[in-house]
Amino acid sequence: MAASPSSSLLSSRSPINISSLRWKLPVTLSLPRHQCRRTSPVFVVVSSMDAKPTVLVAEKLGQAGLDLLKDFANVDCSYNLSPEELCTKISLCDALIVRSATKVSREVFESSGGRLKVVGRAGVGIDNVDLGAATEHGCLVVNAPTANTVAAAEHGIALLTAMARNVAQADASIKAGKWLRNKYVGVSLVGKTLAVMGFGKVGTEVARRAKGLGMHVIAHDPYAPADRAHAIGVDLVSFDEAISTADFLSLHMPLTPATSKILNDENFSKMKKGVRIVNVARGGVIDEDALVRALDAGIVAQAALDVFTVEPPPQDNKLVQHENVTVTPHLGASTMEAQEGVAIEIAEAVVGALRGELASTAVNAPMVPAEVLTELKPYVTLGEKLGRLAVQLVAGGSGVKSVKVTYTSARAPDDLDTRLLRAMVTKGLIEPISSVFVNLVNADFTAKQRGIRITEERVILDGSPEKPLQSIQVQIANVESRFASAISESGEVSVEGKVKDGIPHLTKVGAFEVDVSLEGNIILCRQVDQPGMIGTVGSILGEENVNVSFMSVGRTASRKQAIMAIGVDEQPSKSVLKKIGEIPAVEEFVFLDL
Ligand SMILES: NC(=O)c1ccc[n+]([C@@H]2O[C@H](COP(=O)([O-])OP(=O)(O)OC[C@H]3O[C@@H](n4cnc5c(N)ncnc54)[C@H](O)[C@@H]3O)[C@@H](O)[C@H]2O)c1
Ligand SMILES: O=C(O)[C@H](O)COP(=O)(O)O
Repeated sequence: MAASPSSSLLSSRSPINISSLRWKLPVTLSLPRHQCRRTSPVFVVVSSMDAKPTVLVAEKLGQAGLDLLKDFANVDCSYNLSPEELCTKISLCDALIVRSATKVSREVFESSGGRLKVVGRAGVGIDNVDLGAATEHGCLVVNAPTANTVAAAEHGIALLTAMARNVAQADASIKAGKWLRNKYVGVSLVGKTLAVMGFGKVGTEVARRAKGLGMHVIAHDPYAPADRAHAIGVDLVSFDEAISTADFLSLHMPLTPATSKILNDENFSKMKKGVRIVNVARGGVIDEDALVRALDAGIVAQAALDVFTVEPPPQDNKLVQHENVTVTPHLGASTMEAQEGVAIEIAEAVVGALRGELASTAVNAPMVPAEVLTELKPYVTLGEKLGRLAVQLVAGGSGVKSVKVTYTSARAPDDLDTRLLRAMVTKGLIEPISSVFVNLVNADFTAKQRGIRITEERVILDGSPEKPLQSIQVQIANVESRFASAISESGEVSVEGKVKDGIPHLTKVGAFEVDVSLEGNIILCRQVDQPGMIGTVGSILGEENVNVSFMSVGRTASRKQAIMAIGVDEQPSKSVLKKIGEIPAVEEFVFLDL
């Protein structure tokens, strides 16, 4: 019997082969392999009647990225859409690519009717994307986190130096016919203390460059490792120490609820009088009204801002008009090089995600390395099928609330990533009983939303850790079963499986050992163990042309109770199932759709 291709978090029902993914309907993928960064599956592929998916590019993207997208998808470049226009268009799109100006709100996901599978943010900040709504809708969000780092850092340094030497103001005055050499005396950078607020990619590059300018650099970042800072001669300090000792502050943290308006009246009052501030992060990390007050009070001598709470800021914005403020229109990422890089980075991520690969820049899904995924492939299928079997064994009206997944393995707990397996078990549990599409992105959310508590247990076995797993067991507690024999001694509906020669097998139902490969569909019969049962059931199925792929009998003791598992390629008719039920030795039976 041929090995079943891996099952899928990609489309709601149909099996896929993870290593060579194809659309649900036969189409040819035209993306040259060399153009695609090899990553592992992300499980959000589109199932479409159209041969090519549609990607809406809602903001200007570099040509190299567009070319890459066009090799694979229908690309609709529609810039400056109103929120209403975006909501209307989105129902026709499988992926959306934006920069920072487009708000990808909950309404966008709701309007997509489930078709939108990937949002690509061509840049770093994802504060314009409603990540919660994306996750709820099973939509993967990917970003391009590295290609504009240097551009942003260089712009930060440009603003720092321009501000210190009044370059913008002096330029404007000379163009206005003035020659004001005394007015625009600046301040020196060398020997001054720069506090880098947010020591991530951009912050680190700013710090490196500022060291080159002879500045004393400190940094504040609650999550950055101190050794990374020390490696470039930067001390990590507390927030208060950073803001109170700095001559210059440069902001490089993301906009989150914790960083929103983090520079406010209270914190400005703790700063050195005459401090200078650069912001190439997000406008929202500064309380802009408080900054105006701090500028007017002379606490802040100057500010240089690339980003604003509202973009573009209103014409009469007091900061923009302030003579001690230098502004640029969110240009941090806007170099030719960065835009080409970002475009390629996001196009590859979006195409990869649409192909079903696990994007390495996924923002709202666990990232599972390719090698881990290859190894887990048959167990991923096993997990989903065990989930499907277990839930179908539950009697109607019981309500699945508590599920336990037990993994037995000789591997150390740190050496086995179970997030993918848990997601697949969840998919198997939920999809047969609902119309919800479950994937790696929304599995945990969907389970929680449906009130299903999924716990995991690891049983460490002696032996070779070469195989990632020995077995997976799925147990559903506090339910009745349609097949009483599926209830284990401890009272749960219980199924267990193993991977044998790369093929998932069902190895235990309730207390009964069985051994059937998990392909096609399964009929489980409990019967009085006696000769001739296999033949009797086989001939009933044969009469109706139902092909039997395997049969296996597990019994408690000779001539006592036995469970027969019969694999069938087709779904038997009701009358066939009735005939099986009428065999005198059959005590109970159930048909399970895999
Ligand atoms: N102006 C632009 O065009 C432009 C370009 C690129 C990046 N950005 C913005 O710059 C920021 C940094 O980008 P990045 O690529 O370095 O991101 P990053 O994720 O590499 O770094 C962000 C750092 O901020 C830290 N951080 C989180 N909360 C913090 C807090 N409360 N206080 C201090 N630090 C905190 C994180 O630990 C992380 O190290 C983002 O907001 C991004 O959107 C702007
Ligand atoms: O977060 C980012 O990557 C920058 O703010 C760049 O935004 P942009 O793509 O709108 O230039």
